[in-house]
Amino acid sequence: MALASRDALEFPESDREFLEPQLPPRDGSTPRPDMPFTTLTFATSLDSSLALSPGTRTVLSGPQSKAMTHYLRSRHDGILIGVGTALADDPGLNCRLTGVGGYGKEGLEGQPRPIVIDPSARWDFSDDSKLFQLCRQGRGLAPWIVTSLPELPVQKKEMLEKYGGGFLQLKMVTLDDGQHRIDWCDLLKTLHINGLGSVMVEGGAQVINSLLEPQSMSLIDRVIVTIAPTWLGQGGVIVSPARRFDGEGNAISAARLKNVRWYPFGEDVVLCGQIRI
Ligand SMILES: NC(=O)C1=CN([C@@H]2O[C@H](COP(=O)(O)OP(=O)(O)OC[C@H]3O[C@@H](n4cnc5c(N)ncnc54)[C@H](O)[C@@H]3O)[C@@H](O)[C@H]2O)C=CC1
Ligand SMILES: Nc1nc(O)c(N)c(N[C@@H]2O[C@H](COP(=O)(O)O)[C@@H](O)[C@H]2O)n1
Repeated sequence: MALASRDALEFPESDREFLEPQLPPRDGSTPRPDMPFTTLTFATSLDSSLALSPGTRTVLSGPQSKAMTHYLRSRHDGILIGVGTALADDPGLNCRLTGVGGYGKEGLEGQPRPIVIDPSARWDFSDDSKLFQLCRQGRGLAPWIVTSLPELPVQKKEMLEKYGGGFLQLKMVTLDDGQHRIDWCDLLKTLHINGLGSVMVEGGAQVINSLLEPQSMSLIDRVIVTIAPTWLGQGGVIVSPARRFDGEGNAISAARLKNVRWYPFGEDVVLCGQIRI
């Protein structure tokens, strides 16, 4: 039995019960046969900010809600971010709960597959990147990179393969401003074909705002948001999907939740719900 490390997190049994109805079913069944159970989850400030400024890593979750997020990581097969988050945070994207693989258990059981949407291969990862350090320590899986390029540069491809990661090439639309747009349905189906029965989308803002657009929001099975009691102030990285309008041209809310539950966690509150279609 591998020893749990001092940085391992605890998420008590008593806190797990309320989350159960929000999580991917343990029997592996999915709401749609060809797609993973998809959870949108992130931590936000009171002014809908994910971070103080683009390119900055900002701690919002307190210790209890952070442990909850790691529990979510243990209950999903994949954890998806955009390249903006990879560049800003150099994230670990593993699960650091006591009792999962690498933290008290042999193997990598309970570790999610990191997935990074990186249309033009901007993420300049190396052996020193946190994610690959964790792979070497047997504490996390190597990432899959989703790109629009037919091939990754050879060096990147070789390094990914060395650690057991890979890349998925998907068609993306290129907008006038040079930004890429993935087809979420296509992406989720591809992840499912590659063996993922559940995926949690963590962010950042561009990823979340695009997933919350009318054509893709119905693909979200659950929303689980940690709200921290702080205003980050202007200039932050904001979650705010594009405006929507009714038939008469009046603005309507972009998205709304139903079946809402609120749970206090330390100083934070965790909001769970489903998208009202
Ligand atoms: N508080 C929290 O829970 C979280 C905070 N963050 C923070 O968010 C910030 C990063 O957010 P953003 O700058 O918005 O970057 P992002 O992580 O959303 O990545 C943006 C990039 O991802 C790609 N991308 C995003 N959506 C796409 C789509 N629909 N189709 C194709 N490609 C797409 C594009 O290359 C785009 O430039 C960081 O500061 C990070 O710390 C990130 C995740 C969670
Ligand atoms: N739940 C949550 N709370 C916060 O306060 C955060 N800043 C984030 N950020 C997300 O978690 C990733 C970092 O993961 P590691 O701790 O490095 O494993 C970061 O990249 C964001 O996706 N999440």
